[in-house]
This record gives sequence, C-alpha cells and structure tokens, in this order.
Amino acid sequence: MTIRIGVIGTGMIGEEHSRRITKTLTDAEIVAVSDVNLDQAHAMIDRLGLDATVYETGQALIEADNVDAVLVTSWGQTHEEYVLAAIKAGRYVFCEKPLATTAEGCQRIMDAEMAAGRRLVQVGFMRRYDHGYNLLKDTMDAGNLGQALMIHAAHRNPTVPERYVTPMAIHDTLIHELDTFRWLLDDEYASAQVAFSQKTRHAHSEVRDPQLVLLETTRGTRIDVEVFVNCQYGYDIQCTVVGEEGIAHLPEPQSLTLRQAGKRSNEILQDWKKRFDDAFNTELQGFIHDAQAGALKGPSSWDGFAAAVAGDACVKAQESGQVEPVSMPDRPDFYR
Ligand SMILES: NC(=O)c1ccc[n+]([C@@H]2O[C@H](COP(=O)([O-])OP(=O)(O)OC[C@H]3O[C@@H](n4cnc5c(N)ncnc54)[C@H](O)[C@@H]3O)[C@@H](O)[C@H]2O)c1
Ligand SMILES: O[C@H]1[C@H](O)[C@@H](O)[C@H](O)[C@@H](O)[C@H]1O
Repeated sequence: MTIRIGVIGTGMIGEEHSRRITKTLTDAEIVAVSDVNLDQAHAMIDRLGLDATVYETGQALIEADNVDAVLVTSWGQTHEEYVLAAIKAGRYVFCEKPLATTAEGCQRIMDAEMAAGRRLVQVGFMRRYDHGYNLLKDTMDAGNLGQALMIHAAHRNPTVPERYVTPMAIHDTLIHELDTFRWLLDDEYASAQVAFSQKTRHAHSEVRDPQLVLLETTRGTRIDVEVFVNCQYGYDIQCTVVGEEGIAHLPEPQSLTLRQAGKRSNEILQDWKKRFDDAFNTELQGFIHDAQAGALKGPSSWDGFAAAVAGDACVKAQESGQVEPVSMPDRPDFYR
C-alpha cells in the first residue's frame, strides 16, 4: 500500500522532504500540503509538479480522509499542536526536530500517544542515520575506545534568519547533539552549563552567538559543544570522542581535493541539505516502510522528550550562567 502523506510547512525542509519522497524514495506520495503562507504551498506544488490538495489549515489536512501520515515541517513552536492533532486523528506523524520546544510539550505528546495505545510519532533526528555517526557508534559499541571520557563537538551554521533568537541555539540547533550524544553513549545527561564568548559582529540583535555548552552525563562523560550559528564560512559539524583506549573523529563529508594556483583545498558545505542528504533518505524511507508495516521503529516521542529535558536545562543555564541539573524521569514501559 502506498502511504499517502500530507505535509504541514512547505519551507526549506518541507520542500526537501517532499522532493525526496516524490523523486527518490518509494512507496509514498504527497497528496496534501498546507502552510500559513498559502502562496508558498502552491508554489511548492508547482515546482515539484505534485498532484496534491492545498489545505488552508494544518488541522484540515490532518483530518482529510485520504491522508495516512503527516509530515510536520513547520516552525518548531508549532509542532506540538500538529502532532497532538495527528495523534487524535490516528495518523502516523513524522515530526521534524524539535518534537516540541519544551519537555512539558513533549510530555503532552507522550501522554496522548500512550493514551492512543500505539506508537504514531517519529522525530526527525536524522544524525542517527548518518554513515559517519554510525561508524563512531559501531566503534564505541565494539569497545574499541574503552570508556568514553569526553566528547568535543562543534555545530556551526554560516548564518541564521532574523527570527532566530538565543534559546533556539538550544532547541533548534543543539537539539541534534542532545539526541546524538545520548544515542552514541547510551547514557543520559546529569547537568548542563552554558558560557557565552564575546559576541560576533555578524549576529543580529536577538541572538547571543557563539556559545559553549558543557554537559555531563550520569556516568561522568564530559561533553563540550561550540554552537556558532553565524560563523560565515559554512555548515560545519564536528565531533571527536576521547576514550580510555583511543580517540575517534567524525569523518568529514567526502569532497574533491583541488590542487590549484599554489593551494590545496576542499569545499566546505553551506547548509544541512547535502551534508545529511543520505541520512534524510534513510530515515524517511524507514518511516514510510514502518508506517506500511504498522510499527514505527525510529526515534520516538521519548527521544524527543529526553532531548527536550536536557534542552530545558540548557536554556535555563543560558539565563542563569550556573550549572543546571538535568533530571530525567524513568522511561515508561510503552517506550522500551
Ligand atoms: N533535521 C534537520 O537538519 C533540519 C533542517 C532544517 C529544518 N529543520 C526543522 O524543520 C522545521 C522547519 O524548518 P525550515 O528550515 O524548513 O524553516 P522554513 O522557515 O524554511 O519553513 C517553515 C515553514 O513553516 C511555515 N509555518 C510556520 N508556522 C506555521 C504554522 N503554524 N502552520 C503551518 N505552516 C507554518 C512557514 O510559513 C514556512 O513556510 C524546523 O522545526 C527546523 O528545526 C530540521
Ligand atoms: O533547522 C536547522 C537544522 O536543524 C540544521 O541542521 C541546524 O544546523 C540549524 O542550526 C537549524 O537551525
């Protein structure tokens, strides 16, 4: 059975995912789209040549009879209401990160999903499907590095839009690392601290940038992440795991080495699209096949919640300048 998908939010990633579902992946089609900016929804349909209905509201799209699954790719603060509505309507839902911008919001989603009695939600934590991160995970799981003592990481974007404000450095950007490191380490966070450097002149007035996030896990692994969202030069994701028996670096994206005019150079990517293209394909194809089979297996609402609990502590730490505890409740049996 082809999974009929409705897309809420036809901006950058809404269009990227719609394109990959239409042109690259199998077993799904886009039948419905919606965006607060209706012109944008129509423009996307035209660009991709889709045979899909444009709905004036996300709610109407979710309730449409011919929609089996919903893709939520609108702005982060709007995700919760759409995911809750999709659960209520019994639709599978793939929600881009963050699941909700606070742990409280994620808790409401888990409560609704548990009440529905089956897993309906997958969160777009695509780094779990990235080849390089899987190489890191495999070597750590095989015990090749011994105990993981520290992780040094950096998350750099060339620029961010005007609507990007300081807490988004956590729930829009760092949220990737918050999920990735608990997955890599199979551990949860115990505390978080944030320190700001001198502000870059390239950041607009509502965002303090760059910043350093220091996390500690329950087993005592220390993690530092530089979040720098106006670095200008490119989209650059770095990760080094320091273990008792060795050190492993996340591979750089493959690129041509050019020797020319007295210089040796490699291109640096400018955004997330190419950097994680393969990972996006694998995660979404998995979602489609799992929805067909009636059993979702990808990152769950619990994973969205766990990242948000740590995210809340980081946002608090941005304001307080103190070390903030992260306290994770027990995982409900439903999510084991
Ligand atoms: N996994 C990743 O690496 C990745 C990459 C990019 C974006 N994202 C996530 O995807 C989401 C969208 O990001 P984007 O970069 O495409 O942003 P964008 O601004 O390009 O697109 C968002 C779209 O949502 C629409 N929108 C806003 N509020 C809405 C509402 N209430 N109802 C319906 N539509 C609404 C906007 O009009 C816009 O067209 C964000 O949550 C972002 O964090 C994830
Ligand atoms: O929505 C985007 C996306 O998730 C990117 O992967 C991240 O680097 C950006 O900081 C974020 O704004």
